[in-house]
Amino acid sequence: MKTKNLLEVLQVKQIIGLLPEKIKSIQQDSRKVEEGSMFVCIKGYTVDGHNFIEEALERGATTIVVEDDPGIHVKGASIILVPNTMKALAHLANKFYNYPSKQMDVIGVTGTNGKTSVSSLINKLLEGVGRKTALSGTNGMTIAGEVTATSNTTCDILENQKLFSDVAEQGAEDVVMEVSSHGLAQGRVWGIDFNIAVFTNLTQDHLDYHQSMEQYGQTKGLLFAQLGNDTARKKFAVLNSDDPWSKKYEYITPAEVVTYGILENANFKAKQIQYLEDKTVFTLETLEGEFSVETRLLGEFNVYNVLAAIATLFVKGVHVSKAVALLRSINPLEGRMEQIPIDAPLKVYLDYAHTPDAIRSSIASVGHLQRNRLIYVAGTGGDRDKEKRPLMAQEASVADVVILTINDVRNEDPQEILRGMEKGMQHKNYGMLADRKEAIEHAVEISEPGDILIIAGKGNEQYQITGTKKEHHSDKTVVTDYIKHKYNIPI
Ligand SMILES: CC(=O)N[C@H]1[C@@H](OP(=O)(O)OP(=O)(O)OC[C@H]2O[C@@H](n3ccc(=O)[nH]c3=O)[C@H](O)[C@@H]2O)O[C@H](CO)[C@@H](O)[C@@H]1O[C@H](C)C(=O)N[C@@H](C)C(=O)N[C@H](CCC(=O)O)C(=O)O
Ligand SMILES: Nc1ncnc2c1ncn2[C@@H]1O[C@H](COP(=O)(O)OP(=O)(O)OP(=O)(O)O)[C@@H](O)[C@H]1O
Repeated sequence: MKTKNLLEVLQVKQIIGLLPEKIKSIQQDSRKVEEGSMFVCIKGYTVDGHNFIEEALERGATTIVVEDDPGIHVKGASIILVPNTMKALAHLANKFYNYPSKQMDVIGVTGTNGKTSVSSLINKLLEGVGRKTALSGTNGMTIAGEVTATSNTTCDILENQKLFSDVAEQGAEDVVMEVSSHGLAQGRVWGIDFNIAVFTNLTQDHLDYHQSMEQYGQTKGLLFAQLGNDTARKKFAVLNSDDPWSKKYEYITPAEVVTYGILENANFKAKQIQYLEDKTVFTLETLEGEFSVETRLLGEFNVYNVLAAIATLFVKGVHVSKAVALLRSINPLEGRMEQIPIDAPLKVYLDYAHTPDAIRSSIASVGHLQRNRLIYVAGTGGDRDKEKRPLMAQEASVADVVILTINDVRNEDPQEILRGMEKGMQHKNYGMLADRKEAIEHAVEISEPGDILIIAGKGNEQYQITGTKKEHHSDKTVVTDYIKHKYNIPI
């Protein structure tokens, strides 16, 4: 792209040196810089991108965008001084990739729990009505079954614009996107023109990063404020009326609000809910009348997720009856209270619960099932929110037997992590095993016919992080293999 055109979007304080005629690519990571790149220096949590200017120049950068004057003059390259490089990057990336979010409908889903579940549901329903969609989140960017792995649940500004541009080129009409609180706090979604913002819930998590629930809640609110004042496109906030934070988000968003819930008044309200062995059935009260809903997704938390998805489809112009009909054929999501299909005398579920509220939800979702004992494997991650650890164990204590373990130890002392959780245990019927494989095998070993076993923390993730090393691990494989061994099931 011509440098002159690209720079039209920037508020430039000073340009030092001669500008190149064209910019071949924009990079915020010096290690990705190539000949003709523009390198934008971002001040991060770990390091300051300004420290890598020389490396970027050596690799062929012809333009360096800075907010601190590095005091160097380099022949053949120019330095562009701006007030804030992160904001500059949002403008530059948008312009460079031709404003891809304006070419599609963008639906952002935020909340402590349920982002992956709700965005996947919305995506499947949209596909069901014939829309070409892309799904961005914890599982990468997916379009037409093709997955591009991403570095974060919510990618950085540059990666987002590049991926959006790729899927727009492939004909995507909608992008459904998980928006994490880290992503919002770090401005990773600056420059994305959202049409719909969906809120699931706000409960304790990530306080290592956000410091307080107040700050965490305010950060989530940025998505609703970011719906902006552009009235040329229809904008909606889809809010959970049973979560008190929704009132605040309703106040701060300029968009139209549609609500869903079970307890409070809502535009989409579930009543007469029946939790059955293999399905959930309820009556849905809506702006378009009453509907009978049947879904294979189990538990109350999934009723909320289904309501959020149907309300989103409604504001996209899809008749409720159509969404309700499509919902019948949607299977439970991998690793989200996913039942392991195995011919064993007990029920086994994999779940991704790694917050106190998600643990509560996962246990509640099997509350209606006949059982002997409930055995719960609860895990938490190292180098992450320590305050939630005892609260997780407290919620897990509702189970008859609890095995405390670790999801990804990262750089922490494993025993310290376990002791953190142990403080919250409410009864003595528990064990602690730092090795996740051993913990799962132990849970199976002590199981008896008629028990329910929930293995929570990693869902369908296929790895474990020790230090900075990512190694293959699958809860599903570990539990399936050991059940076959224990219950003599032929392979
Ligand atoms: C704490 C945190 O969120 N960190 C994020 C942050 O990293 P950072 O600020 O430390 O970046 P940095 O390493 O200091 O680098 C600063 C700048 O220098 C550049 N650099 C760096 C090194 C070098 O050699 N050359 C170079 O140019 C970097 O490219 C960057 O532009 O910015 C990076 C780019 O956007 C993120 O990838 C990174 O996420 C880390 C990996 C992470 O683990 N984040 C988690 C907590 C997170 O964000 N999780 C949420 C999901 C949470 C949920 O489940 O709800 C997510 O959205 O993924
Ligand atoms: N609406 C909900 N309310 C409470 N708990 C939920 C809800 N939806 C899902 N959960 C629980 O949270 C777990 C994680 O669900 P999901 O992956 O959809 O959330 P997420 O917000 O994407 O999580 P993360 O940000 O950590 O990737 C599920 O396995 C389930 O135990």
